[in-house]
Amino acid sequence: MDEDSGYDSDDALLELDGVTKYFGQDSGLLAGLEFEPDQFPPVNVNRETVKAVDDVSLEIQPGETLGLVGESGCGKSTLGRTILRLLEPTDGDIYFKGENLADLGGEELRRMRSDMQMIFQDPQSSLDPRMKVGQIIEEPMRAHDMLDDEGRRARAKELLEKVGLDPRHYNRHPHAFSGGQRQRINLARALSVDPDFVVCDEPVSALDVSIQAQVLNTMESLQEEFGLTYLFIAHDLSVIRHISDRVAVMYLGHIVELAEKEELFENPQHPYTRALLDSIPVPDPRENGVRGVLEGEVPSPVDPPSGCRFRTRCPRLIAPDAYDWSEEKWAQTRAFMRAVKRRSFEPMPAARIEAEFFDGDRPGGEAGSIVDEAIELVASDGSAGGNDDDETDRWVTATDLLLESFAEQSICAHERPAYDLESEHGNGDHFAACHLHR
Ligand SMILES: Nc1ncnc2c1ncn2[C@@H]1O[C@H](COP(=O)(O)OP(=O)(O)OP(=O)(O)O)[C@@H](O)[C@H]1O
Repeated sequence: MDEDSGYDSDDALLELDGVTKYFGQDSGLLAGLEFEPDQFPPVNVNRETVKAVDDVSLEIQPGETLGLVGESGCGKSTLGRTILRLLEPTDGDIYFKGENLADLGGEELRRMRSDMQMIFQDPQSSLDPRMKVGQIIEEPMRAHDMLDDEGRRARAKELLEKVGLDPRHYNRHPHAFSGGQRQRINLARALSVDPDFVVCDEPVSALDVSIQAQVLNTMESLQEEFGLTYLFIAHDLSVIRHISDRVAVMYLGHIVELAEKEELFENPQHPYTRALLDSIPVPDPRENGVRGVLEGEVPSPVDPPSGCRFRTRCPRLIAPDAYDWSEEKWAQTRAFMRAVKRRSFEPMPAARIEAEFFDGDRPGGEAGSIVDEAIELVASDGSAGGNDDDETDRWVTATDLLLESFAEQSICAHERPAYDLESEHGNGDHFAACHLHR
């Protein structure tokens, strides 16, 4: 029991409830203004909103490491910073030791802030080159009025030793240290105010692989010694696998899967997680380094897809109910729809398209008529054929027809998925945001 707050350590240390962070693009005097000569007045106000983190709910238990993984730009850092209230959440609640951070003011918030620290990817830029290592480590203690000069110096030296550095280096400047050592200085600084919770934002990504494991091992022993709880942000799955107890997978501002580490790696249930795991390079000289890659671009967080945000890239998009499909015909149609959208094949006669994508056997019924129409539009001998200028229009028309008739009719486009599954490994909860589990 924490006497100050009444927090019971059997409860979650941190609880996020619908946490959302949008960025407005309208900062600056002329930002967001577009010149439109054909209208009066000839300017448009274009306030684009970047939906960086959207409705994230999860809990972090005391003493655990929750790994947070996802491609660049999916919102990991924004979530970390919002939790620490370095960024103001647009919506949602953040409870730390049972207290809603939004309700805290002044002194209480300051106290809570020392309990929550962050370390960043680039140890070079986050250490002031003019300061000595000792001063750097003492700075947060000074800001929080912790100890006197002598006490701070003693603690800084002790922490240098704890993070695996020589306390005699107290008077050196950061440039005298290697990348791995600088990250250790950062750790000592974060730990100086005796936090309970540390957001680690890609702390080893800038380090050589050989150094990464050493720093991760130090972080693990410090966690044990100081009873720390980590939110560990990384895009590298091998790092996540090394350090995490549970793993949350993020895509375009949403958490799409969350499970205990072994369950997530051995029994991934979201197609996005599977694609990420498949893209881990395999050390096999016969392979070209990458087994499977995620196809297509990540959509813009300004206008993310409805329903499941991964659906526009998902290899397992669910068939719309409106048509009578066999598994095989839907898989073929889905592949054809993707290929037309990406314009990934050269113009060819309709019969060859049918042979290549549908094994010479197009789907029947209403779906078949739509597929026929799309093939006619893009085939080199199609009835809609014309000059080259028309060609782009015809591919766009075919793409729109296929997407509107099929992709946009899928449950994946209409409902945001959220399912709790049975774990096959361990007995923790397994959350998967994928309608394949409906
Ligand atoms: N201050 C800001 N103003 C506007 N947009 C922002 C701001 N900070 C981040 N974004 C946008 O929010 C989205 C999420 O960014 P974020 O840095 O959180 O992702 P990330 O997963 O941490 O990526 P990375 O690993 O590359 O840092 C991106 O589209 C990014 O461009």
